[in-house]
Amino acid sequence: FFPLGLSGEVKPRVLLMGLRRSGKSSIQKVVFHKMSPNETLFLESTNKICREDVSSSSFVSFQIWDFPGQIDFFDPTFDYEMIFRGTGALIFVIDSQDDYVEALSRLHLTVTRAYKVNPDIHFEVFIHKVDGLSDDHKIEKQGDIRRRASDDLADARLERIHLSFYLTSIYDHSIFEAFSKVVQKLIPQLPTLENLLNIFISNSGIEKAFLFDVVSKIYIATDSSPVDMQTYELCCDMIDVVIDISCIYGLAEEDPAVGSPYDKDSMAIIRLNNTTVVYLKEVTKFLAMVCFLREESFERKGLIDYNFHCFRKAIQEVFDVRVEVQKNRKLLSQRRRSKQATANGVAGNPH
Ligand SMILES: Nc1nc2c(ncn2[C@@H]2O[C@H](COP(=O)(O)OP(=O)(O)OP(=O)(O)O)[C@@H](O)[C@H]2O)c(=O)[nH]1
Repeated sequence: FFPLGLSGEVKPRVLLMGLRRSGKSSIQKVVFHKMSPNETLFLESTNKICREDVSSSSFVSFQIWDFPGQIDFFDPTFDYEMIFRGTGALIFVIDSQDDYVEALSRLHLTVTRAYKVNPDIHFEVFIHKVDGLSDDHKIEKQGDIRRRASDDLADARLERIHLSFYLTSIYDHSIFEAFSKVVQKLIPQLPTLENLLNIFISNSGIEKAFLFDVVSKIYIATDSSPVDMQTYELCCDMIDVVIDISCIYGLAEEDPAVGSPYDKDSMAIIRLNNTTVVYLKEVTKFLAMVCFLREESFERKGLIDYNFHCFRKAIQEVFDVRVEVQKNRKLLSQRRRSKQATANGVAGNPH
């Protein structure tokens, strides 16, 4: 269900929908444009659909469509069928600081219409702006929204539609974590990546490992042990430190515009005061591995580095297969197009 781009590349489409001022544009700016959350206060209302390609890494590659809140996208002149047909994930943003009755009915309408067109869409509900709420209040709101949304679906006999819920805010890491989970569902190689990470950590005495897209700080895969928010935040902070230090001290003196602050030599080791070591290493131009391990396991750094070398090679192979598949798809569609053109030519010819 992924549309092919002009280059023949597979680009899943991610739609950002929700009522006006729910925070859609802010989410996109903070996650993909490094805008600081405070600056979003001055964002203008979106008046038309904004399409943007996010292809910062070899694995994270999709098109994000930001919808203006006030648009009536069930207007007959608006081709929603075409839009939903090529959609991988639909993120519906609900402002948790506002009354959400209207948002819920809009969510129901959107989800049911979209499901009819394309039952393969992943429906993701961001209960957003939770920064103003206490922990108890957050859980309570999430429970209430989840209950009402499922009741609405049950009333319409559409229980089979699965909605995933996330508590998000642009003022902390929750929005990055939620986006990571959404994006992961769109990566067909995810089970392979997880498997490789599992093998890597179990053979290296590592407790937890993440594969990060460095630019967006979305983690595209992790091993199968559970993720806690603090660990994820530490990884994000570490990436920031590495990139900042490299920007200041790591660029070529003669011409800092040449080269990137992140390259194949990028790596960092941070020793925390609780006998944990955090180790970051470059995997590809866009990806980094960040892992957590005990100080005593880090004594076998040689072994870890060797295993990492094998891991990196395996990732490269996964990537090569993907490139090969895309090349074949491109060839196939070119062939189909030229066949069609020939057929049309024959049809138009009276001989
Ligand atoms: N407290 C808080 N405010 C937020 C958060 N995210 C966005 N906002 C604020 O919400 C307001 C609306 O954000 P926008 O991103 O413009 O909302 P939108 O959904 O794109 O709005 P339209 O373009 O009108 O559809 C802005 O003032 C943001 O600063 C959040 O996580 N917490």
